[in-house]
Amino acid sequence: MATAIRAFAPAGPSVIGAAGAPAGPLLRLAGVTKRFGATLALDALSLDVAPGEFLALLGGSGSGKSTLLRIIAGFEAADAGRLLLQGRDIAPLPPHARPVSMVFQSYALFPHLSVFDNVAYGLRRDGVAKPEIAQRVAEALAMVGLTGFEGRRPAQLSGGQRQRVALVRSLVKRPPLLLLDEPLGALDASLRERTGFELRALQRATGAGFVMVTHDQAEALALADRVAVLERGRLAQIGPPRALYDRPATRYVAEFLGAANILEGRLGPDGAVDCAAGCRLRLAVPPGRGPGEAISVALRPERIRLVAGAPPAENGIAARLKDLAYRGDGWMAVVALPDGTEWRVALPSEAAPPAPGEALSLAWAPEALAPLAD
Ligand SMILES: Nc1ncnc2c1ncn2[C@@H]1O[C@H](COP(=O)(O)OP(=O)(O)OP(=O)(O)O)[C@@H](O)[C@H]1O
Repeated sequence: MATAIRAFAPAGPSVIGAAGAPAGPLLRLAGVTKRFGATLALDALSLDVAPGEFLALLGGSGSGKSTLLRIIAGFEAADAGRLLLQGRDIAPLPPHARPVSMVFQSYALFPHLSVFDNVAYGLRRDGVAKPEIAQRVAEALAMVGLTGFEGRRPAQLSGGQRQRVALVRSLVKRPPLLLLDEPLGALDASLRERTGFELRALQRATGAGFVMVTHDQAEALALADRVAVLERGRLAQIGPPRALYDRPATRYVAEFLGAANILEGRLGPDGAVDCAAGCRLRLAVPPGRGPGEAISVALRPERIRLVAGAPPAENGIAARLKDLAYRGDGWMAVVALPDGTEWRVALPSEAAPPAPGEALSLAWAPEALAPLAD
């Protein structure tokens, strides 16, 4: 499908990049708050989405992702805060009047309608002329490699094909903003990855802003321009995937985005950290942190390497291999430190793996240590 994706730039006065389009964010959420009884689902949440940006909303169950998406779509009203799309307050508008489309995890296709009629549905409702509908539906289906499938019903399609119909049905109206609720959630693992690439190609080709809810951290890191991590209705951190992965701000973000070893310690007078597990850390001390203060630091398994001989006195430690899991592209090792703490260490596949019980020397670079705020 990726090769089938052609330029499909949104057109019209309300559209990104169009002459006279307002500068500034595509979507601005300011202080958005939502309560369900005693539950504070969204706690004064603020964030911007840039035109044409792919933003992933990531967070644990109940962190407020779906509520946020539903508020943007208009299925739920916020108790407080502002919701601006291209500078315009959309909070008073009902869902169908917002220049926003939504793709549901269940796809929500009409089972009794053909592929053509499913995709044409919104255009017909908007009173678009017949020849233009025919042209735009044909163009949209070609974009996802589904030319020739016009007459089929959803039940006569594979899961991946249904997902593409749901996607182009939402994009055919050329909304500046598309909301996606776990769009790949119903697909199996191999189709998920392929469809993820296609989703991103489609996003680039259309120029629409995408806001995607996902549970899957790998998917968020792989697809999004920026990832917003939600924690109990608040924004824990937002930024490009690499920045979040390498420099998580908090323990929650570090542990949510893949495996992380968390090191606890106390800052010494020379700026080094004596860590509880028995190692000595040398790192760039964050501004505002002084000697004697407790500090925690995240260290990714891929940033640790095995070294020959004794471990270095700083940024290294002795360990013993407890367990090893093969992952295709390498091994994930579980190692025990002298005090019994367990760490994860990623070992490249080229290396001969150590044997369980073997003594190891570990080392890492100062930049691999990401100080956490909590
Ligand atoms: N209609 C509702 N009535 C009562 N409580 C609700 C309602 N919708 C959501 N909540 C609560 O608000 C909080 C946020 O829910 P939300 O569905 O937004 O989380 P989520 O991050 O999407 O979770 P999940 O990943 O499990 O779908 C949860 O505590 C949830 O129980």
